[in-house]
Amino acid sequence: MPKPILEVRDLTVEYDTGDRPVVAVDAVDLDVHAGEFVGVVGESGCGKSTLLFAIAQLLSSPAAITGGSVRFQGQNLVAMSETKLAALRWRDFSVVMQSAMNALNPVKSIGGQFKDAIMAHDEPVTDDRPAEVLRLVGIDPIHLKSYPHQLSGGMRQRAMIAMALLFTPDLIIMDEPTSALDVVAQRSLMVQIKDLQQKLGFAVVFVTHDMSLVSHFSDRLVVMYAGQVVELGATRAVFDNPAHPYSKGLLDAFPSIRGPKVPLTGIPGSPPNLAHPPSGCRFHPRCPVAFEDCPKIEPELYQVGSVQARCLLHAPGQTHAADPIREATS
Ligand SMILES: Nc1ncnc2c1ncn2[C@@H]1O[C@H](COP(=O)(O)OP(=O)(O)OP(=O)(O)O)[C@@H](O)[C@H]1O
Repeated sequence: MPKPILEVRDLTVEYDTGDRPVVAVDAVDLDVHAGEFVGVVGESGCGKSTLLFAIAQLLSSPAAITGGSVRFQGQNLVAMSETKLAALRWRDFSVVMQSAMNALNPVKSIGGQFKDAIMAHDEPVTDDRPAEVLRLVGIDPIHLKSYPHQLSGGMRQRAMIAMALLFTPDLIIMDEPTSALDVVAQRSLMVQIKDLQQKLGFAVVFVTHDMSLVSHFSDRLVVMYAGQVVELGATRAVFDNPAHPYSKGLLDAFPSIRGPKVPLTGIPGSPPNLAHPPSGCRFHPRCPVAFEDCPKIEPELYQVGSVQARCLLHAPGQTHAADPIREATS
């Protein structure tokens, strides 16, 4: 298998709150290969956005990377100067955030903003590239003259994606790019992102808390809970047979569009305060299949078939029921 284009190792991010630090990302490892679509899921407050900002080196105080590395195409972004990072951003990797309204400059036309991004790089692009990328995302190039407020929410998100494509980067990092849109616009934008990804071959790291979105669009899934990766594997494998009780809970909290009608159960309680995470397995206070070791022993990521899961039920030598996750929660 070729080397990943993105290798995140032991990445740790803390928010300095003046009291105990909030460890929002705790020793995360993640590989992303060329052309892959990786979905990052988890409830609000599990560290998904912080992880993305840390990968893109866009964290600001009080958050800081306190350990680990982010190697992109072999270079460690964590140790890189702001000048070098600015040269890589947009050209080699770009970032699309939740709300284009906040990311776009309200007093500059879309074309003006594209021009600024082009001017900031040495990379030559053709004069008609701004029009070309707008067409790619289904917007008439006439809107290069438009200001952000003149576009609908969906068009603004598309314009942001067009900007992210100006230099055809190898990686696009997306933090809930469709969350501000209605369901229909959300779906059509996702289809468009997937089409573009397949056509142009860039990799995507995509954060969402919508399991149904990732089920249709991502190749691989990262499930985060309380700052840690708790399950990692091919999307299909995780959906068909979740190895972590948290993943199972997330899946049970979302309606299946095509599957049989089953009552939605959800997960009682909420994620912990990351200044004081629970001992042992962080999910144990909410876990329907917790047993006596769970508050005492911190699980590692164990190999479970083709996926990895941070659950003691899968620790080598564990003698609990063969498939307790399925039995106890279904
Ligand atoms: N400025 C801050 N100071 C202290 N803690 C913070 C700050 N910002 C975020 N946190 C904490 O960091 C943790 C991770 O937050 P983050 O926004 O990355 O989660 P998330 O999974 O992306 O949530 P959402 O889906 O709501 O965006 C949370 O526990 C949050 O309380």
